[in-house]
Amino acid sequence: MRVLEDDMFPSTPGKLPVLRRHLVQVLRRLLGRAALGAPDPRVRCSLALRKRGDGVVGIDNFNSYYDPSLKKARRSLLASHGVFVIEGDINDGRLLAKLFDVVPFTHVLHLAAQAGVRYAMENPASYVHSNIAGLVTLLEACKDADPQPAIVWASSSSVYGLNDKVPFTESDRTDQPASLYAATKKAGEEITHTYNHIYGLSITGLRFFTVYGPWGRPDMAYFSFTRNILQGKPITVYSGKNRVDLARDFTYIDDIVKGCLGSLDTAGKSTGTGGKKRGPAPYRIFNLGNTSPVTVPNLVSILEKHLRVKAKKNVVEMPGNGDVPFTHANISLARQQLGYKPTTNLDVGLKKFVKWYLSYYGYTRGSKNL
Ligand SMILES: NC(=O)c1ccc[n+]([C@@H]2O[C@H](COP(=O)([O-])OP(=O)(O)OC[C@H]3O[C@@H](n4cnc5c(N)ncnc54)[C@H](O)[C@@H]3O)[C@@H](O)[C@H]2O)c1
Ligand SMILES: O=C(O)[C@H]1O[C@H](OP(=O)(O)OP(=O)(O)OC[C@H]2O[C@@H](n3ccc(=O)[nH]c3=O)[C@H](O)[C@@H]2O)[C@H](O)[C@@H](O)[C@H]1O
Repeated sequence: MRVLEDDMFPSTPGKLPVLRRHLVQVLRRLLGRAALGAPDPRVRCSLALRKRGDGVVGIDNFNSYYDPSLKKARRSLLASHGVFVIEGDINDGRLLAKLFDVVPFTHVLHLAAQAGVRYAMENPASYVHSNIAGLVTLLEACKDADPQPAIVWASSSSVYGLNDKVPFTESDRTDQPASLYAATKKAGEEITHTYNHIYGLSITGLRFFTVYGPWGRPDMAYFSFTRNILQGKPITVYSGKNRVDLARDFTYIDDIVKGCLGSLDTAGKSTGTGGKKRGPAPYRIFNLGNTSPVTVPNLVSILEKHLRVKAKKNVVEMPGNGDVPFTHANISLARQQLGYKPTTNLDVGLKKFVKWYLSYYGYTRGSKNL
């Protein structure tokens, strides 16, 4: 959806075209309180914010890291609930500046990124483009905006890297990343700290732990395993050294959404104007996990149960591709300060995912395709 074209936004106020005035009116009407983000934490956060009356505008470049038709379907869903998603890149500083010029965003929920741990070995530049350069461009736009928005953004559990002290606590060391993805998220934490320190931007970084659920990411294990199991294809299950099972603190999307909304609601204001800091602003980092790790073979068993199909498994030793053996979040800080309390276990969450998957991809139980 190309809602915002360059020529709609001339910098000379005297030349303000009717289209721009119209857009301002529409956006202002929609946006009592606005959050700029990309759509799956994205879709669910946007819908939850709309439901309670907040205005939301999204931006996404709809890149082809995975099937863009899924991204476009999410956009249609959002549009039907009054959420605009602009097609654009967060590296486009002019677009961002014009957007901030039109809309007095109070909050930015920044979820756009090159995600995926293992793909970083195939396409390292995409991580630098979105997670470093794109982040800086976005922060520049936020710093120059009037009013300056408060920023809540997605870091990652991967910043704990080779840390083996469990559960992972925010104060643990994060200087041993195991993948370039993790390194870019860690860099994001340092970069956002700088913008907080120099320009007074209110910053909240959320370390998500392996998020799953309906409308999720096709490259992730729970999603690609489901696809392969249904198509009768084998799945590759990584194991640690000496065949020790890998484990993840899988976290259901609705719990993550509650953590994001809790962060937006408690973010505190940015304090800068005109690119200058006028006082101290909050800088916070929280784990958003489930606090109950499950092994990958267990994940597969739960999927088999809900799909009612047996998986063909190849177990291979973790090939040194950026994976870490386990993750486990300590969520005490988020519980205290955000009221964050995850309530969905992997069994219940995967049941909901499977229901969505079968419906979205047109499977019917009892028919030839299942
Ligand atoms: N899903 C997880 O398990 C998980 C865990 C930890 C952190 N995160 C983080 O949460 C956020 C959301 O993750 P997700 O799983 O929904 O991933 P996702 O890939 O589905 O969403 C990211 C979106 O950002 C868009 N995007 C990428 N680069 C962009 C750019 N330069 N400009 C504009 N749009 C761009 C993509 O098109 C995509 O739609 C990401 O920041 C990710 O790193 C996710
Ligand atoms: O919390 C995060 O910070 C990260 O979460 C997610 O990474 P991961 O925890 O690696 O999720 P995911 O790929 O689903 O693999 C899950 C498990 O299945 C194993 N796995 C994976 C693929 C496969 O073919 N076989 C396999 O055994 C694999 O070894 C692992 O043990 C996000 O993708 C990432 O963007 C990042 O943000």
